[in-house]
Amino acid sequence: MSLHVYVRELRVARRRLVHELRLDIAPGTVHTLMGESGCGKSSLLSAICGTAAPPVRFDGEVLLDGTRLDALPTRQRGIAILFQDDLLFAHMSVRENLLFAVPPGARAQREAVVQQALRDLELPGLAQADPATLSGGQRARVALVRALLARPRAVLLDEPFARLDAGLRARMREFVFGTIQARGIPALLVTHDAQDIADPQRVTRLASPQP
Ligand SMILES: Nc1ncnc2c1ncn2[C@@H]1O[C@H](COP(=O)(O)OP(=O)(O)OP(=O)(O)O)[C@@H](O)[C@H]1O
Repeated sequence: MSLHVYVRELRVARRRLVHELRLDIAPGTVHTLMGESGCGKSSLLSAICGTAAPPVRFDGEVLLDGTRLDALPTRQRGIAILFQDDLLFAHMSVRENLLFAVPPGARAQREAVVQQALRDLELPGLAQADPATLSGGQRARVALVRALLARPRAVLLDEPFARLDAGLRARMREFVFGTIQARGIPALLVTHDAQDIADPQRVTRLASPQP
């Protein structure tokens, strides 16, 4: 899958945030989106996955492997979006949260995918834990892996590593980038941390917001 985004204009109410921008993200690569706070990074991700609502207004095109998606509702786009403060289902254990995201199939196979994910998360013994008892960093890890388990066709990541300490951050980065590459899906990553840049050739900086 390759993701192509053309932004003719992205506005919030009367304010123009992004104008004449093109992003071409090849299969299995991570493109980094940077820029000052308030320049429109999160709004652009919402527009790409279809969750943007007034006063945010997107005029442009979103294509996956050449197919226009921008007129489709969010669910039909197959694009996963992960926000920094993504919530887990409070009434489900960590294991159930993960299982919920695994596409339909044989139960034993789905369980095996979840068990592997728990190992990848470095959260041994927390399968039955209530999300409310996890630390912010642990919750961020579960949400990150849950987004990938849903087998999306493209992934949008909004500061996914921000809550993690330096060592874990490096390992999660490696895991996420490795998964994206192995699955051949395009990813767009918003970050304020230059260390998160997967490839210096694939970075877009949005213009600073107008006062
Ligand atoms: N639903 C909304 N209603 C009103 N204003 C909004 C809405 N969504 C975004 N904005 C405004 O649009 C501008 C861009 O917001 P956005 O969250 O996209 O910026 P950002 O670049 O992701 O910032 P940050 O790095 O701080 O997360 C901000 O001024 C924000 O206040």
